[in-house]
Amino acid sequence: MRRGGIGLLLAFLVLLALGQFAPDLGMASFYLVLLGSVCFWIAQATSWNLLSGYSGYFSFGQAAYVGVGAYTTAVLTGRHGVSFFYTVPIAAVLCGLLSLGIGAVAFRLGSLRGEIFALLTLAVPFILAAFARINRSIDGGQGTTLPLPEYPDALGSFQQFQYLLALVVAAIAVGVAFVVQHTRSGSALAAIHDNEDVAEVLGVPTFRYKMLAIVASGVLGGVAGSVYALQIGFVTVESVFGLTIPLFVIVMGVLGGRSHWLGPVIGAVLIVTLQDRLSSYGLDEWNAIFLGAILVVLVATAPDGLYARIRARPLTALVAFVVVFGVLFTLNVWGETLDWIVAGLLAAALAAIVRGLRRKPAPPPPSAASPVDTPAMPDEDSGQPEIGPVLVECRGVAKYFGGVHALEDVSLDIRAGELIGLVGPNGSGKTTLVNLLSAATRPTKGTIRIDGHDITKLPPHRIAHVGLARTYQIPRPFDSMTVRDNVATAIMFGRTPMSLRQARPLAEQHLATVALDHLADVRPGRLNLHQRQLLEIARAIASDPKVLLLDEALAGLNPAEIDNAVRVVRRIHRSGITIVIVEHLLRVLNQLATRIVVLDRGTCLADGDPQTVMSDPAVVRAYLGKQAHV
Ligand SMILES: Nc1ncnc2c1ncn2[C@@H]1O[C@H](COP(=O)(O)OP(=O)(O)OP(=O)(O)O)[C@@H](O)[C@H]1O
Repeated sequence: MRRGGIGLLLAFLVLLALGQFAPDLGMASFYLVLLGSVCFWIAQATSWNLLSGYSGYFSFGQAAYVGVGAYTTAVLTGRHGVSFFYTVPIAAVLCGLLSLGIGAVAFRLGSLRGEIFALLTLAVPFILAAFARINRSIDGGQGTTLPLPEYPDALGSFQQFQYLLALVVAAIAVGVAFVVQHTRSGSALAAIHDNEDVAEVLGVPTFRYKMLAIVASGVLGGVAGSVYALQIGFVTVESVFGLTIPLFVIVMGVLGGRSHWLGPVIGAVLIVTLQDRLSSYGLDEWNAIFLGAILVVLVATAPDGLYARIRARPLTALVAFVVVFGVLFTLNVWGETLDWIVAGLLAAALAAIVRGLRRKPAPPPPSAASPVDTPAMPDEDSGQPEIGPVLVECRGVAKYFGGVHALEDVSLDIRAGELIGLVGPNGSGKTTLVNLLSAATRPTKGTIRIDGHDITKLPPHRIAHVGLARTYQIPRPFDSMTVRDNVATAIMFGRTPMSLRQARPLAEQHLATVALDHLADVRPGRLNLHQRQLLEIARAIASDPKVLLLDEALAGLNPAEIDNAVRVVRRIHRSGITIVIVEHLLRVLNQLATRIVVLDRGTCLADGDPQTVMSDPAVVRAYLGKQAHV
């Protein structure tokens, strides 16, 4: 983080000096205008990326912030004589409130996701544009002109002043994106991006982080819009509320890469300079065609964006830039300096992508059918934990899905130190009970208490903090993170909050518990089923739970893998964690469980020690006789 921060600061200082000394360097004012435009788009693309790139909530509403910011400044300065410098914070507050409203509706009322969220955000600038057009005190269809603002002489010419403003706003936006990415917020947003429900269950307060991202995005977009009004001098509804703004920021984000703060910067620099060059050759009409073609090629060849490719082979990209720029500069038979720079940038991008396509294929993922690749785990010597007081208390719990009574009047106590096998035929309600305990769904009737807390109205992330963790029948890792960061994220948002830097070494310890530490640096996509299930378990215990719910964690494993998983579960239990395991394999439950609870058609059929339950005639009739796999 420190190196990136210093680089960012240096780049800002160099660009600042460039603006201040532009006349002394003989730099044409045209270059300052172009740089100012690059800065505006960097700020907008970064603002968009804070929400849409980091959290995956794809927004088409960036124009709402640009429009509100631009009109705030245009109307207040042009019609009411307010100083430009006062209008910028007002624009920030208005856009902050607007984004707060959008977030409250989308995230609180409906928890709208995917295309519905995109449509909602698309509608907002349409409404605001219509409002501005019909309202004479804002625009009335005439457009609004800005007077030249007064500013200190030390800031140089008007072009220098504009450039300085745009640079500062871009630097603030990039600085915010940098800080967000390198703190807990970045990990939370990445987890939301990969799997929001799992993030919430692991203790991430997803609503809070989404609101943070949308408000940061709105405020930055509005401030940049306010400065943009000054750049264009005459604000019209089409220029600020039009579809060009969202389309451009999306293309810039996708082109550069959405998961890193530098992605939108790269995208904005490439697209704005390329556009400028096309315009200078009278090819304005070709702009959209070129941009569209570039986007199609990039989405097909480098969907993770240019930044990831350049980062993987920075030397290749640098050599391509230097060679192409150097040859054009030396020969000087075509174009001017800016053409050569843009040609060099395109060559660098191309080289990074082409080399990326030709790179050696990653070694095949370890096969699920292969013998256990995970080192076998030693059995723990320590004995069974003591049975303690009641930790989980279900009273008269029922869950109905329309006419389906998945659970009916289930009352159950789970004591500290127990390892309970939850069994029952298919459809008997086992997963529903696990979902109720982890607040993935709410009971229709009854109460559930964990460690004395009534959890029936608590959000899932609070339940993680109360001390309950779960795994999923089909593993649901965070695919964009390494195995280590999957576990580290659970630690960061678990019962003892901490930073990513503090959490990473602890994550290694949890991975060692399930013998997965040798795969800490790989992405979950390269793990086989057994390893993915072990990762689920490591991530669940990382949140430091008192109670762990394992939902068919052994499903689909071969006998050697099952034996390994049994050792893992036993080791976790002996470390003092209370476990409820949903499992069809009675041989496994015989080895592990201290108590067995049998569900049948949503009700509790039997509950007791394994021998007594297994020999209960009702259980044999309802379950063992039909479906047990021993
Ligand atoms: N979201 C839902 N909507 C409608 N019905 C549901 C829903 N979830 C579960 N059910 C129904 O509730 C009943 C219990 O399902 P549940 O998945 O809890 O059973 P299970 O014991 O875990 O089964 P399995 O062993 O097959 O996983 C089933 O009849 C199922 O069809």
